[in-house]
Amino acid sequence: MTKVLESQKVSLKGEIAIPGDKSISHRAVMFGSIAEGKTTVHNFLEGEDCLSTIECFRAMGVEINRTEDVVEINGRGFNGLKEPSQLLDVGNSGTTTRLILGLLAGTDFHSCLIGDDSIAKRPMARVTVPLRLMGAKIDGRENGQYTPLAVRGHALKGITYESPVASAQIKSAILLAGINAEGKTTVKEPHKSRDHTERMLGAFGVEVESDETSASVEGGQTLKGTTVNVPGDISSAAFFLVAGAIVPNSRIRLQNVGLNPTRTGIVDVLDMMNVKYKIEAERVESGEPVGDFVVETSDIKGTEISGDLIPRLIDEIPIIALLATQAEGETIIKDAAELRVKETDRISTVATELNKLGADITPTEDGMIIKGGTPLHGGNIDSHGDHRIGMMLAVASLITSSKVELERPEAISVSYPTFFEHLAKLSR
Ligand SMILES: O=C(O)C1=C[C@@H](OP(=O)(O)O)[C@@H](O)[C@H](O)C1
Ligand SMILES: C=C(OP(=O)(O)O)C(=O)O
Repeated sequence: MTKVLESQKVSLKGEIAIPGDKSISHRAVMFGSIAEGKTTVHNFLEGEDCLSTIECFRAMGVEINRTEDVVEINGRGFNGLKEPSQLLDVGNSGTTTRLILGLLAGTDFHSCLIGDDSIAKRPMARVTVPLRLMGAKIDGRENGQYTPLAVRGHALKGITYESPVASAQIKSAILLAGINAEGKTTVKEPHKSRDHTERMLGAFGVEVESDETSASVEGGQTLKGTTVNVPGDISSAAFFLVAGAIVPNSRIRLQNVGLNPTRTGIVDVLDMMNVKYKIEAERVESGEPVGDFVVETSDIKGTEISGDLIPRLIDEIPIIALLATQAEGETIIKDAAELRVKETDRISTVATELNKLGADITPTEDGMIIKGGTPLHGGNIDSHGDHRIGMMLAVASLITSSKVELERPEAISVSYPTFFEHLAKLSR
């Protein structure tokens, strides 16, 4: 599919409610499925990735009912999961693949995970290696490095694992396996990654010990069903935060945005780059801080983004790169080699596609150097099947001098199915 995005010459005004957080929606379904009793999830993200998670648990016999953005899960406990008679299809979702592996490892049955062409290229040894240290029997392409992956459920024992990368998917897979293992499981990481697993396990009645760079659980704990109110996804809000800052004469309000400090690296960058914004109506919902953003057209400045800021904004780097093309001065992004193993190699896809529109981005091994102040022109560009690249390019089209043709815009439904509706609502 190709979507023609006319050079809009619009300003952005008005307000939208940001859809539910993808990381939290996945976890609510997973934890509800292994909990005892009913779990109700409000403001569930109806993105394709989260729907893949629902289908995987349905295939393991869990009753899950969905009416618009409310999901009800009738959990029968971890031992209530049944051996699936079909392949578990994770679609495009790395979070589904890695977190589910942690659960499947400790079952008493056989299961097989498969996903799309992008998932087949994403590294899985980062979870199969530590899970095997716990006793897991996992096999797969290239000795368990890539999907399809087959799991023969097995008794697990707790470990202390030092992860070489700051990754919430690695941490969560090990902690979820740890709940069903004998003894204590601890995960240490070089920088703190998002802590939704730790927070939500607490809400489901599991004791988790955590500090700046480690988290531990004792095995043998039971989850109890609960109610989860999913905050809006700051990673989705990021596209409109940048759109509001770069489109002339704009002022928009983004309601209900999650402000978990392990996710607010983008807010630090708004400050560093001189973006005019306010956070209002701050509150806490289901153990997660939430607020509304007001953002307006700004005189942006280049900056340097590196170190422990990276895991706090990893999914926002494509849209931050677009912001940097409109800044005064250069922006340097480093320590972000993880971008190379996302849905696409995001260092390469960001640079290739934005440079087609007139940006000046030099990819480096672990990031990029973005020359600011480059006006953008029209052209034919491609999401490469990556939702975040697709949305970043659609925001870029708001400031191009002529029309943009975007290939594979359908990828956007992975995390933000109402993205184009929201963009139309704000465009004046
Ligand atoms: O745990 C999660 O929900 C996620 C963790 C991050 O991945 P890594 O754990 O690979 O850094 C992030 O990029 C992904 O979109 C969602
Ligand atoms: C990397 C992402 O997700 P996942 O790892 O779940 O595919 C993302 O949403 O940008």
